[in-house]
Amino acid sequence: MDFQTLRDNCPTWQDYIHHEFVNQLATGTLPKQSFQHYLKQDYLYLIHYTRVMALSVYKSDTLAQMRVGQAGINAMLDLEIGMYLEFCEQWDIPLEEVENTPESPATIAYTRYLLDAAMSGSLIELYAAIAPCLMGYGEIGQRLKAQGFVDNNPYQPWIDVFASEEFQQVTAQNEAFVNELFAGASPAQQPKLQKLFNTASRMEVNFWQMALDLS
Ligand SMILES: Cc1ncc(C[n+]2csc(CCO)c2C)c(N)n1
Repeated sequence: MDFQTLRDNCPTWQDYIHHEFVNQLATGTLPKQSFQHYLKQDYLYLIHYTRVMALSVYKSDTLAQMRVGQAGINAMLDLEIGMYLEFCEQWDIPLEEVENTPESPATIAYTRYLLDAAMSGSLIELYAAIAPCLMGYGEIGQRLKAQGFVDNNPYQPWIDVFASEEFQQVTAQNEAFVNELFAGASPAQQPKLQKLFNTASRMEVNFWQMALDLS
């Protein structure tokens, strides 16, 4: 079992990577309110994602696995969440509004699904659930770069983060790590891993849709 197999057998992977939100982001035609809604909800998402990373340390069998979780927690708390707060500021969302934003149903569904997978399952199951999150944005960044950027896109700074060489390297490292883990899965475990991956991928589609619909 590896990431590529899970991806290729996931019925909603293409809907996630090629979602209308992503297409409008790439052409710069996305309404500002949709991007603002996305930023606020993603800030909330990243906080729960950090809690999932903390559970990955708890579920680890080796120090090496614990350190991967530790690095994930550090990256979220020292960099990623701060970067989202900076985007919020640049997109005219006052900090008070970010911090007081109620969670959308799609955010609750996705984050609590990940937390349940993390709490009730093994480390392999936890990573099967977060693999669409871990690898999907890298694929989106790569895709947008390959198709060529448009001029004067207000969303270019966000795109640049995920299309950057640095982020592509992090994604490749993440893929190598999950593949090492998934290689230890028994054939009997595979349907469960695919189910976790498919559900999380479906939740990613709903997350983009939430931002488009302002729901
Ligand atoms: C809904 C949603 N899904 C995935 C990501 C991307 N992402 C979140 S944490 C993380 C690992 C550290 O970079 C990555 C790639 C996001 N921001 N929001």
